[in-house]
Amino acid sequence: MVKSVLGVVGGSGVYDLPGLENAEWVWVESPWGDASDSVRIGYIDGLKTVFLPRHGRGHVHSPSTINYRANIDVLKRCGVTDLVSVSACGSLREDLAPGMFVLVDQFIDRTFSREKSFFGSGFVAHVSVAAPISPNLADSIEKAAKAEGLSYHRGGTYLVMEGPQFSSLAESELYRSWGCDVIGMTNMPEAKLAREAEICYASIAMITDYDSWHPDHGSVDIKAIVKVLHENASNAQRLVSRLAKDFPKERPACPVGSDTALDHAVLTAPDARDPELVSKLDAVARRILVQA
Ligand SMILES: CSC[C@H]1O[C@H](OP(=O)(O)O)[C@H](O)[C@@H]1O
Ligand SMILES: Nc1ncnc2[nH]cnc12
Repeated sequence: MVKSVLGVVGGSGVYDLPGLENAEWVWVESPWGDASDSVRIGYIDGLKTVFLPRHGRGHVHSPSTINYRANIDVLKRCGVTDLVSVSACGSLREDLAPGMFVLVDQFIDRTFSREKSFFGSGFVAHVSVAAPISPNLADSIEKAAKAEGLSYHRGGTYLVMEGPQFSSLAESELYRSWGCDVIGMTNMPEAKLAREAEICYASIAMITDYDSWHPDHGSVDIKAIVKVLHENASNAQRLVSRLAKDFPKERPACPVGSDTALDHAVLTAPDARDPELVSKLDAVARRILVQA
């Protein structure tokens, strides 16, 4: 069994997590640079919970300039075992209407201007992201959504675009033809890095708009998005609070191997490893480095 620590990355419109007891904002140093902000660490019904606003308080970091490696490293340093993302997303499907929550289970990563791995020359490692979402964590989110009476849909593919501009009509239609369900700018490389750091990951897509394909809605309008965000931020916070309240203090191993992703992933021989990179991996790869 794994002793659980819940992490929450709040996306656009979600800059705090009310209901955290004995909470404080704590700045955590990372060898990967500065995280988006301090983390807010507290307890919900006895469960240690760590909140990080993805864009920083005041929304200062854009999707392309967020230091995803530092964010995941800092959450790992805080002991997070299970990480939930809350993300504003556009809908690529008529039946996924603004206001709904979609528990995505797949991603297509179309980002091209971000650091996507903790590993590299001197410490080469390859993890699988065939199943990027931890199903048990998604089950817990679904239970919480039901308990709170929220409108949600289980499953879906999230197309991660670079941004910050929204898609052209042709791009939006292309993504629909690929069978994608929602579109956003932030869940990659976040989900890949969480897997490298052996943290279970699940994402709640909060639908804020129909992407530009929709004939009755025209171009994506940031004013309309912000309005839906304001109307739904409290629902998202309610969902996360319920999740934390009902989350097991100890949980079984992740069925898709998130907790042990590094077991056979590292190819670089111990004597060929770059000591500088190894020292930066002290949190992310701690489990396998202490075994060695
Ligand atoms: C507010 S519209 C665009 C912005 O919102 C989403 O970010 P997040 O996933 O952090 O909620 C989207 O990906 C864009 O970054
Ligand atoms: N339509 C959209 N495209 C990309 N990111 C989004 N975030 C919210 N709505 C979006």
